[in-house]
Amino acid sequence: DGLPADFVRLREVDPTINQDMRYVGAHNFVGRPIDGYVNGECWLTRPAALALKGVQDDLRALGLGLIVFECYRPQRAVNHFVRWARDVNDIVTQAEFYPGVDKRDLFRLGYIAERSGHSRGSTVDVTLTGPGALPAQSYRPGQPLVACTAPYGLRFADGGLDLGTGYDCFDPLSHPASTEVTATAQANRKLLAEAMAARGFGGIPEEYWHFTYRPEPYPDSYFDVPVE
Ligand SMILES: C[C@@H](N)C(=O)N[C@H](C)C(=O)O
Ligand SMILES: [Zn+2]
Repeated sequence: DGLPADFVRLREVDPTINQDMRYVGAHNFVGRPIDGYVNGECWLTRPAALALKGVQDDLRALGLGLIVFECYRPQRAVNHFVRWARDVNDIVTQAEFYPGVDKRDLFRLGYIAERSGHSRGSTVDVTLTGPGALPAQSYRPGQPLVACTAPYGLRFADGGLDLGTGYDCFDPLSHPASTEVTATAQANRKLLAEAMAARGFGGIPEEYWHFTYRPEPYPDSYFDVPVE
């Protein structure tokens, strides 16, 4: 069976939202394509997609916009994360994605969930882009890794503005309330969180990029249909 009929492709609701779907490729904290992503399509419940379009419209009025990294996530992808985390000897991506945190603590500290809101279809990982953003680099497998906690001009450039750390940077510096990032990054985080909240999206204390739309159409369902 497929996803319920009220799941939509974000690009069909708003093609102006940039998409850089990280789990279909190798540039993510696992270092390889994740189970369940046949392609890099952003699927969301219709209410969440329409609300995200509203955020994009609001940001456009400020000369800004969104980049989406992750949307609906099949449970089999979450299971892949769990298997990866159990293999404590595989630390090939640590230098970029969790340079200051022990791999054994990533779930306990709230950076990855065994039952993820993403699997319910109304959760997104996003950042802000706009004038002044460094151009997006293209990722080459095997390229030297730079810590996601490094200054904006040194860490991997994803095309977004400076929000203090890179995407999926599992570190206390990624906590939205961190005062250890630059004033610019704190201001950009506030702008993103307020823009998302204005359209019904709430965040979490561990990751400035992770937001869930409420009321969720499927608050108790964890879907396991591949992303196609
Ligand atoms: C793995 C990261 N992108 C994320 O989404 N983390 C939250 C906590 C989740 O797994 O739901
Ligand atoms: Zn997330």
